[in-house]
Amino acid sequence: MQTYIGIIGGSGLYEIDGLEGATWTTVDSPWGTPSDAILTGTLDGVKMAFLPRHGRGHVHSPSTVPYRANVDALKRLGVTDVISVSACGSFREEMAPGDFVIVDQFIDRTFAREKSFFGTGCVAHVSVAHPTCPRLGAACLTAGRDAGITVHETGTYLAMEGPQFSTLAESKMYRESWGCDVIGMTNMPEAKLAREAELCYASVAMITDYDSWHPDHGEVDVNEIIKTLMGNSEKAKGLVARLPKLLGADRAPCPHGCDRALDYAILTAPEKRDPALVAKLDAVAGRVL
Ligand SMILES: CSC[C@H]1O[C@H](OP(=O)(O)O)[C@H](O)[C@@H]1O
Ligand SMILES: Nc1ncnc2[nH]cnc12
Repeated sequence: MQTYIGIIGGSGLYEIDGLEGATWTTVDSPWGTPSDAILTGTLDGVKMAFLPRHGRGHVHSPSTVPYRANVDALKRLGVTDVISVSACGSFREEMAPGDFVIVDQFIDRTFAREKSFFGTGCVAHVSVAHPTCPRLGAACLTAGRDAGITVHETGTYLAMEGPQFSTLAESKMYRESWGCDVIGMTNMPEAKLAREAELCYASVAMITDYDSWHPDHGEVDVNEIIKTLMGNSEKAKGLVARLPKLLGADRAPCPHGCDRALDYAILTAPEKRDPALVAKLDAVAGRVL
């Protein structure tokens, strides 16, 4: 199988450079309109697709990002590996603004989003005990360090609904009681949907601020975030540019089973399945339906 890398760019990352044959491609999805057209092309002989999560010009708020359409559109294009790049606050002194973190766990506190492709008429339960792909995360770690970025190997991401930032009490609770390392508003349900779509998913957190807990930094504000974002997005481009060579064009099946997540997940008996829902699942679950 051929590798096809998909990048979902977060706040501050609305395009990537250097793709051969770069074209903004409109992808239709039965799950709605994706955040934007998708920039497709090749880099070092590997197919790549880039989707700005909030759309060019930052149109979608974290609650209204069309997560299902975005993941479906990438799967429909043929993407095999998704790297999410996101602006995040930090709960750790040593995870400083400008550093990157390879997120490997999440606590999902979002509540106003559609979280599954499945439902009445086709019920499925996938495991998200390990919500990110270790193989893809390791490639991101190497790519980031090769690009000269300070990258932390693991981290737990608190996904909040937003759009307001956390209260001081929440910030302290997430850090002190819940053991979270970073906070953002978008990686859930994105990671869960990627797993349902049998895509390897890695999350690169670009630290922009210390949220509100840090006694020497006061409370987070967008002005501070934007200043750090500019530098971070240039670093992210360096990381992304190194991925095709590291992953290679020929793709072995995921050793962690991300690309077979639906093998035993669907519970609804074939004769009881809703044909309309099954039709919408053609890209996400066509392999098993
Ligand atoms: C720019 S501040 C808050 C905003 O930034 C993050 O977006 P993304 O995860 O897409 O990089 C955060 O989650 C909020 O949506
Ligand atoms: N402190 C923070 N909280 C939530 N999302 C963020 N994105 C960047 N910084 C953030």
